[in-house]
Amino acid sequence: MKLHTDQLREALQLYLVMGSPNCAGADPVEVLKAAIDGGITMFQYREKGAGALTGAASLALGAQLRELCARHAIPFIVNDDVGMAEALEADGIHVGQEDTAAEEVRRRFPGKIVGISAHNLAEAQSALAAGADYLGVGPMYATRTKLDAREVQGPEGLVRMREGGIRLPLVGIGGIDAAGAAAVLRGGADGIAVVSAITQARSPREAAAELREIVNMIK
Ligand SMILES: Cc1ncc(COP(=O)(O)OP(=O)(O)O)c(N)n1
Ligand SMILES: Cc1ncsc1CCOP(=O)(O)O
Ligand SMILES: [Mg+2]
Repeated sequence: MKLHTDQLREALQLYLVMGSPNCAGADPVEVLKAAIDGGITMFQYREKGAGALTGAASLALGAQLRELCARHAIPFIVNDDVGMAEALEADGIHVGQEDTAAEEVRRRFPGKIVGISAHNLAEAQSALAAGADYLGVGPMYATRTKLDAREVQGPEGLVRMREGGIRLPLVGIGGIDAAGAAAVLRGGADGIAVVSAITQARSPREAAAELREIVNMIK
């Protein structure tokens, strides 16, 4: 499914990013089911970090998560790996500054959602020129999930992009939990992308529902 800009803004409202290393031993399929019950609006399969599955095992988990998203009409995005996105018939792909160039992604994966990470206004402008559909902006706050994350920019990073004329759908990412979500949305984000606030919660369903309530209050 390729979404129009307004549909994409809506889909980005509560964006779960996750792979098996984020689930603290719980079954990622069960974590995703609970998060969907709680009200997530978009999902990114990011099988990365210590203990991450590789090859056929990663693809097999991706296929289960993809199927679950399809059943609930949740857009399914693959992190980094264009081949996996093709194999899983994903709705899109998210690439960072060090990943496959957006132009190459578009060529290999036409008609799909392309998200690009941007850490400042200059990167946001180049991502826009390269044809991004949305930008992932962060880290908003300190994160323990991505060890090679760039310097924290806070919600002010979003404000700078909006003031610099970036109108593209934006999602904040990095260390966002129920306490920090509102500032990110008020800074100009269309949504929040979270990993640990949902996957490491005692109840991923309740954590997602609480974040969704905050989004609904502000959007
Ligand atoms: C929604 C969203 N925003 C940013 C990122 C980070 O992407 P990247 O900088 O390529 O880092 P990795 O996730 O690949 O480690 C993201 N994945 N999703
Ligand atoms: C993938 C990614 N990109 C920037 S920060 C981050 C990790 C966010 O994880 P958490 O929500 O647990 O801080
Ligand atoms: Mg990447």
